[in-house]
Amino acid sequence: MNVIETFLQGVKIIEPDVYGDKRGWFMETYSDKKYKEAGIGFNFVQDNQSFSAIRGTLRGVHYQLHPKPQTKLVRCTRGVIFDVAVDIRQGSPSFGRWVGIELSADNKKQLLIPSGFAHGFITLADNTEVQYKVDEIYSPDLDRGIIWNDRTIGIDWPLEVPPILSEKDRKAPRLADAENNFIYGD
Ligand SMILES: Cc1cn([C@H]2C[C@H](O)[C@@H](COP(=O)(O)OP(=O)(O)O[C@H]3O[C@@H](C)C(=O)[C@@H](O)[C@H]3O)O2)c(=O)[nH]c1=O
Repeated sequence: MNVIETFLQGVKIIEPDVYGDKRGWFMETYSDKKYKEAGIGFNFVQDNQSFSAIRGTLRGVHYQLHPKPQTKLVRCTRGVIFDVAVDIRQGSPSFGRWVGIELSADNKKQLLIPSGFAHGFITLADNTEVQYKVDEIYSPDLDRGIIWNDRTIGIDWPLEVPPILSEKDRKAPRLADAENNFIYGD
């Protein structure tokens, strides 16, 4: 497997080894041993899956507060997404900066998003499925979001028309107003 660092500390792109043969292909989508050897040492405790029917559905930009922050290992198993991580660690030299990468069923890439980063994606095809592992269980009381089009972050979403959003995401605050207990260096 190939692990590619991004300019955001700890945000990594993972390219698993894919073994093709006349039947099709095989890959390990996660291996505790191999990922830990590659420096991805998290104790994942929950697997999530979401399905979005319409291209242009945007979920995000989400995070879970301390004391239950989540590291996420994201992949797309049907269709294609533009997946984004935003540094929200207060005092970080890259606070408010973002990285985005296309994840698709075809390219089989994964994005590792550590705690202290908010996460969101937009679907670039109808009927898109996303699966991700998290290292802390869901805590609705600590679930938070930032508005997708916050100008201070300036995510360059590949959008043709306004995105399809949940009610919750439509009403999300800007980064400057969002509750945030992540401190750089913690
Ligand atoms: C995230 C989550 C939601 N739910 C429930 C709550 C709600 O009734 C329903 C839909 O939840 P949401 O609207 O928050 O789903 P969604 O907008 O897909 O939220 C997800 O977005 C991506 C970008 C992430 O990074 C995830 O961590 C998560 O925040 O599922 C769980 O039971 N467990 C979970 O872990």
